[in-house]
Amino acid sequence: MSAASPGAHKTALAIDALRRGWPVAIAGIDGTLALLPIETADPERLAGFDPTGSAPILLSAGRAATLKLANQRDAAAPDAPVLIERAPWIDFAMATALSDPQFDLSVPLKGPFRAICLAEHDAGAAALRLARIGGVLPAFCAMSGVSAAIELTPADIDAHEDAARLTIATRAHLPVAGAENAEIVAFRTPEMPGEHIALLIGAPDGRPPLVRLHSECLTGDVLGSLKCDCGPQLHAAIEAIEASGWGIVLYLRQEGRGIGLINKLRAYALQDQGFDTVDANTRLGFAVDSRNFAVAARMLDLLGQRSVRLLTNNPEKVAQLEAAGISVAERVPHILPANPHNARYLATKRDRTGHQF
Ligand SMILES: Nc1nc2c(ncn2[C@@H]2O[C@H](COP(=O)(O)OP(=O)(O)OP(=O)(O)O)[C@@H](O)[C@H]2O)c(=O)[nH]1
Ligand SMILES: [Zn+2]
Repeated sequence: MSAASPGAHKTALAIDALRRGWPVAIAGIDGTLALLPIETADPERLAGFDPTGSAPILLSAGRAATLKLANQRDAAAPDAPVLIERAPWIDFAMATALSDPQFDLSVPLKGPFRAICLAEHDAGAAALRLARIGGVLPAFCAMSGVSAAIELTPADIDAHEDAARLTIATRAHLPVAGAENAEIVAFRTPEMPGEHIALLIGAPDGRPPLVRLHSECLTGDVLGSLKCDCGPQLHAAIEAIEASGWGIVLYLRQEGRGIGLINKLRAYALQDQGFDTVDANTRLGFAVDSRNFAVAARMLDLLGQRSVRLLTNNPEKVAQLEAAGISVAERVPHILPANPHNARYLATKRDRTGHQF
């Protein structure tokens, strides 16, 4: 077990609060913001949080650009969160329409909206990060200089996300289809809700292991979704590792490239409207890829592997592992045949996210 961390503990409480629609306060270097998550709140809670109805709405820069408020972003910090002035007609329903792109086509946003200066950049950016980690929409009603029952700092979120706090919880023999001689190893921190998993296949033979970093994809891994290539990539990785003699699949709980299942499914709904995977994430207010592969480096370290052959088409995985001190002796391409449902997704990976095909 890794040592208790008061900061990680507070962050876990804050994530729980966001999911229940309770306010949190974040104290950054340039001030404190009390924040009510729009997605999980309701009109009564909003009125209780902000009785005068004057607290502005905090959105990400990407969401602001989608709402055509890009010209109101801070030119010196175009990726900084945006604060929308709370005009009298921005009630809970309008705040929801500002937050949730599923309403973009059905709710004409009347405006005019006015962005106001966000003094508490540090707290605002941390709030958007916390929303992503908690799997809720990155949009809040925000009040300056006010506290809340749960108060945390950006450093507390760093502590929660610190890969160094990961430890091995247990391990067991696990024969799987495609690799009968396999062992499963489970990792966690005291606060994290999901467990990362390593599947060790075959026996070490002195060469760097063939390694696959697989990010969780419930739709692809479990349901056999044809919209992506995750399921076939997972099974092909097990087969390739078995054939190579030995190696490791790291199954990382980074559903939806780190935005969580519900937000990924929201992105799918936007893809149904014609947006690609990149634009769908931006319209939701998230980065295109929120994953941090330092967690994979930590897992390899705990397994005693400092040099790997990496099965991937994604140069970012190579770069992040190297940056975290794992040597990538070779990148091994991991390309599976396209189907009619995922051809555009794969083309977007090639054309917009730097994957090598
Ligand atoms: N947000 C979002 N996530 C997606 C989407 N499609 C798949 N994912 C997630 O993407 C992750 C898989 O990552 P990919 O980008 O497909 O592949 P990669 O792992 O980066 O690269 P390779 O190693 O080359 O396969 C999983 O967590 C999936 O849940 C999508 O449309 N939107
Ligand atoms: Zn997938």
